[in-house]
Amino acid sequence: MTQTGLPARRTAHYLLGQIIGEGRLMAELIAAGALAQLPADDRARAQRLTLDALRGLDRADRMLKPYLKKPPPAHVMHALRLGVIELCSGEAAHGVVNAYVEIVASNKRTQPMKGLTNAVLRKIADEGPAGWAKRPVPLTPGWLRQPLVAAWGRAAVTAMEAAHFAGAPLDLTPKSDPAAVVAATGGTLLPTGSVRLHDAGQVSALPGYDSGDWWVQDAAAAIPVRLLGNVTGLKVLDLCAAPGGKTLQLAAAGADVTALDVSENRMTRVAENLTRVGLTARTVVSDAFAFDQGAFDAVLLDAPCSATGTIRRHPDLPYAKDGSEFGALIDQQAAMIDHALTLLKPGGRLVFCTCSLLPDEGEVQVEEVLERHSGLTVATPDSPGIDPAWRTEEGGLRLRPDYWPDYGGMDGFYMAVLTKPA
Ligand SMILES: C[S@@+](CC[C@H](N)C(=O)[O-])C[C@H]1O[C@@H](n2cnc3c(N)ncnc32)[C@H](O)[C@@H]1O
Repeated sequence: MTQTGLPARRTAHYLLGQIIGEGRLMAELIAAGALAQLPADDRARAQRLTLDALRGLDRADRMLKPYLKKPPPAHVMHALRLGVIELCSGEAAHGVVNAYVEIVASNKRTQPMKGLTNAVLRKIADEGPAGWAKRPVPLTPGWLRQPLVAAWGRAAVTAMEAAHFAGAPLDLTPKSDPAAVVAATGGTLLPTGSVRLHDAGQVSALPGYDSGDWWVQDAAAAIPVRLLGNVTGLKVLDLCAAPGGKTLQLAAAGADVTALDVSENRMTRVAENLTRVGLTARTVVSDAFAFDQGAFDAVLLDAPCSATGTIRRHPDLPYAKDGSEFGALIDQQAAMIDHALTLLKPGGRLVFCTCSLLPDEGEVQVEEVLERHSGLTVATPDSPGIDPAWRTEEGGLRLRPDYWPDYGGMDGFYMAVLTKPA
């Protein structure tokens, strides 16, 4: 970080304002160059600070509340929130307070509130990490918390919130030899075959990156392909393929893979990933609905969804989104399932999955497709390491961030294997 730390803090303050105030996602902001002007260590610092602030936002607001007679303007509130995060993680008070007072003073409208900022942050500094630790786990914003509580109950949502607050370790999918990846990286072999690293650091510096021995993929995201069992020689279509984690798994398992995605940009990443790990697949840039070259043995449909299962790694999501787009996504998922079924040969299998915590994007989709298509059946989801308790009534698999607490959680995911009548 630069000596004063101000550029990284200003950037974090900007990012927080854009995410909470303008509904923009972190990935979108980074792609638009929000970090581009910073040196590498400041970039990492700004990003970490923003993500920590989002994970701890509700707790930071609870700490600030007794010191604020009324909510200040967003520009001040975000500076205070970032100040809380830094002060409560043990940063020296002097530098932190000065930096956020300067950020508040740099805006003409909030300039008169620099005294308040200074006074509040000094009080927070007195409370410090001990004051932070005694506050409850941050709650998910209400628009998302409500449907989650309705679906899973209050206790489960509290456990999910603890997992979201803890963040995510780094999971690798080995190309061929999990034991060799464990030996090279010092990671832990998970029951389902992924390798988990805590405090991994820079991904491209890890052993085996250059030689393409693995790729980054959450352990939960690696399960849908495994549900297909032995795919050697099978003709498999990955219908929403980018950035390609599941395409790589299918290709590594010996399938004859067609990888399709509507986004040309994202498809470039699939091609790059295939090259890095030395695997091949036919790549197609097309809208899934316009693709009609059928007779596949299996189709994998990792459909666009709310991504609410990935909040551990993307804590910006509940603040950038408000759920208003989810209805259209749910309709699109149902239409995609129907289209995917037309691309299967008789007796072929469709794996439908979403990285969502909402039953409307999982369990309900499968219940409804079974009503729409007579003769369609659900195969019991099975592969090494699957806990039978994850299986659902309609025959799918429900994964949640609060599962595997001793290993460090997993992404929220839903998946089911549907078999077309022969
Ligand atoms: C959840 S992501 C897929 C992740 C990918 N399966 C993996 O494991 O790396 C959903 C993908 O669907 C693609 N997509 C969205 N609408 C689509 C459409 N109409 N046709 C094809 N792809 C689409 C998006 O571009 C995005 O890459």
